[in-house]
Amino acid sequence: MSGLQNEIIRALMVKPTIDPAEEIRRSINFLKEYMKKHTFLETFVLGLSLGQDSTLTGRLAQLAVNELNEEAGEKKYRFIGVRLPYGKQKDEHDAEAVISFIEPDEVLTVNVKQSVDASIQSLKEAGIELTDFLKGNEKARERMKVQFSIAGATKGVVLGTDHSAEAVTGFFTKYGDGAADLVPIFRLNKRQGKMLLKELGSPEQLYMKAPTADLEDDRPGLPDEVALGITYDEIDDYLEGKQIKSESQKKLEETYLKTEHKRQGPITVFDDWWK
Ligand SMILES: NC(=O)c1ccc[n+]([C@@H]2O[C@H](COP(=O)([O-])OP(=O)(O)OC[C@H]3O[C@@H](n4cnc5c(N)ncnc54)[C@H](O)[C@@H]3O)[C@@H](O)[C@H]2O)c1
Ligand SMILES: Nc1ncnc2c1ncn2[C@@H]1O[C@H](COP(=O)(O)O)[C@@H](O)[C@H]1O
Ligand SMILES: O=P(O)(O)OP(=O)(O)O
Ligand SMILES: [Mg+2]
Repeated sequence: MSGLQNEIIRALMVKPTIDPAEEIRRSINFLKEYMKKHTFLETFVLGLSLGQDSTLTGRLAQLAVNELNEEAGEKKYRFIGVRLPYGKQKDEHDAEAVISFIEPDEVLTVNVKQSVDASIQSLKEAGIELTDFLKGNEKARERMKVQFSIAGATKGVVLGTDHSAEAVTGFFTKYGDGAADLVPIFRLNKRQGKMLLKELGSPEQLYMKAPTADLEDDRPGLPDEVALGITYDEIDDYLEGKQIKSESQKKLEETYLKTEHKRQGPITVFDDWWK
């Protein structure tokens, strides 16, 4: 294993093998402990895209809330799942299965189309034309803004779904889906996330679903693997310390180094990681 591979695995905290039940317990305990330590908090807020990661994070959050309420002997805590379509979502047909699996205390729907389109128009009037790709980032940031507003209004915290197979390529919108208060599945790669979903009794259709950021109007449901030019199997193998094809390793490591700014906080005069 190269020095950089070792460094990446350590930075992203990936274990080569996991016990899914143990990792489920670890995430749930983390969520519970955080709420118990910050007694004014009452809700977990999470965007439900109908993809693998938010389905897993949502179920973990709901299980944590169920245990917290049981232990408190009152219904103090709630999990709020937020549907945030831009118009009509391509995979809307999966909504029922996702909601039945998570069993969220509450589901809110905020269509982000009007706000995103208004923002695009205001930028246009100021002389800034966004490409379809950049508009995608606008959608992700609008979704995050809505989640923080709901958290603010409900004494909540926003959950993020960043995990190590996504963090390694910086495949998230900076201060969009990359922004969150708690990130309970960070340390897992993509196949480990699937293992947790399976252990939790998720229908197969939900954990076998092709990962997509689904941000572009022109290419709805574009698989992440097509956008990235590398498969999650390869990313997962790499993060488990295995040897992958040399061209994939090169691409992955170049992308990792190029996106370091997305895994760091805002850069100050005291930072030197970028030098
Ligand atoms: N269909 C899709 O799959 C789809 C569509 C849109 C975006 N995405 C994904 O979402 C992610 C977001 O895209 P992105 O990374 O282009 O946009 P981003 O907004 O997340 O990050 C770019 C911004 O980061 C800052 N930045 C860039 N380089 C920097 C550096 N060296 N140091 C400090 N700050 C720097 C700048 O503000 C820049 O505008 C990507 O991974 C992209 O693939 C996917
Ligand atoms: N359409 C969506 N509705 C609600 N929440 C969404 C939507 N799209 C994305 N999200 C949230 O962002 C993260 C990251 O999504 P990626 O597919 O990994 O880009 C997702 O887990 C949701 O919480
Ligand atoms: O973040 P999600 O839930 O949209 O999962 P995926 O990345 O698999 O689309
Ligand atoms: Mg997705």
